[in-house]
Amino acid sequence: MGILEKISEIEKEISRTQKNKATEYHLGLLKAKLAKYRSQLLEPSKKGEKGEGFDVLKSGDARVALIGFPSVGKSTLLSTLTKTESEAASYEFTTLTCIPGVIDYNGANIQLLDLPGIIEGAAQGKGRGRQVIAVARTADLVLMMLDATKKDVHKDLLERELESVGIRLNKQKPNIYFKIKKGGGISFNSTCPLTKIDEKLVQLILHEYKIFNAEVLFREDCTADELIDVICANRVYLPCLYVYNKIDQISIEEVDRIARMPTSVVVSCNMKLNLDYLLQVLWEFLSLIRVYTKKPGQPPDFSDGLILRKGVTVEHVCHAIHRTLAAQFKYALVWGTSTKYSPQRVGLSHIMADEDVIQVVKK
Ligand SMILES: Nc1nc2c(ncn2[C@@H]2O[C@H](COP(=O)(O)OP(=O)(O)OP(=O)(O)O)[C@@H](O)[C@H]2O)c(=O)[nH]1
Ligand SMILES: [K+]
Ligand SMILES: [Mg+2]
Repeated sequence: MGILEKISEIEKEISRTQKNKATEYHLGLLKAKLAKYRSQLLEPSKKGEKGEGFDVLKSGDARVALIGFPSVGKSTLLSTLTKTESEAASYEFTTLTCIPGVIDYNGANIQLLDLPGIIEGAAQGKGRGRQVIAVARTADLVLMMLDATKKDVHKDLLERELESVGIRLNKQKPNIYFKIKKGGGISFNSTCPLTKIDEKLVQLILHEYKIFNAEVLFREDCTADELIDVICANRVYLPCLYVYNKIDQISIEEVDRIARMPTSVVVSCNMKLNLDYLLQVLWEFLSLIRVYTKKPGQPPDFSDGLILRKGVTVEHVCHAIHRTLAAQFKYALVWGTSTKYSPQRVGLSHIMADEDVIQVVKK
């Protein structure tokens, strides 16, 4: 039996057991066992039980991971925004596994993952940090939840934990072309003036990684750290939205101050404050768009839009409608903000915008 099973067995037994003088010792013992198993689960992970409770299948149009310190209100948010109930309580580490829920917004299914709280040292395996971070890497967005009543340093601590395991938040992938070669030494070029690094440092860094033959082209003024990220090639770049919860506990001036910070949203899960706005910003941050299809002589089908990413072309839309459609494509008519005229005749490379309507004409 795994630890999680043991925990749920004991929890069940506790809830079955009547509380009275006769069961006092029995209950006490059960609680002690429960605490023991819980702390075992939160110890740095041993092999074998690594992913227990974290292997949740990816589903829907996008995946959002809830990251935050214990008891900031992650589970409360999941239970509020989705049909899934995730236990919330005032003690830390109430949540021990990954609990998936689905947000239904603008016709899209957004998978929201409730996770155990993470603490300083999470990346080294404190708490269930490693497992949580492994899930965060698979997400399309990190929703970092913070307690508005606590100090702001929490945000930096969490960011550092994620940074230390190669997760880059709200950063673009450095624009450096890098290719390891079989021979020919190191060819170094740049398309812009470099102020933070020079050829010698690039050589030194590459040699440190035992790379002696490579092509390196800086297309922007990057730092040494950014070059290292590119060499390591295992970094993930994720958008991150900072959500400050429990604003029902702070002054209006403080709410105002936090709400003005970039990429931040203030909410109260308990009082259901500002959650609509949170979903609106989440949608924006996920870069999701809806495209509606239309058959000739019929109105557009607004009931069933296609959920796609910003930047998709008509060709992507064709693939989303049917596997073979792009091959039979003659032209498309598009109504909406991506075109100058409505409708406008466009080709496969035309880029779609949110709420565009498309009619594909086959050969
Ligand atoms: N005042 C206030 N309390 C809240 C709010 N949201 C959640 N809480 C409380 O904060 C406590 C922790 O909530 P949880 O949802 O269990 O927090 P969590 O982040 O999931 O905690 P762990 O799973 O232990 O990491 C509970 O007592 C909640 O009732 C809020 O908007 N305002
Ligand atoms: K909690
Ligand atoms: Mg929780």
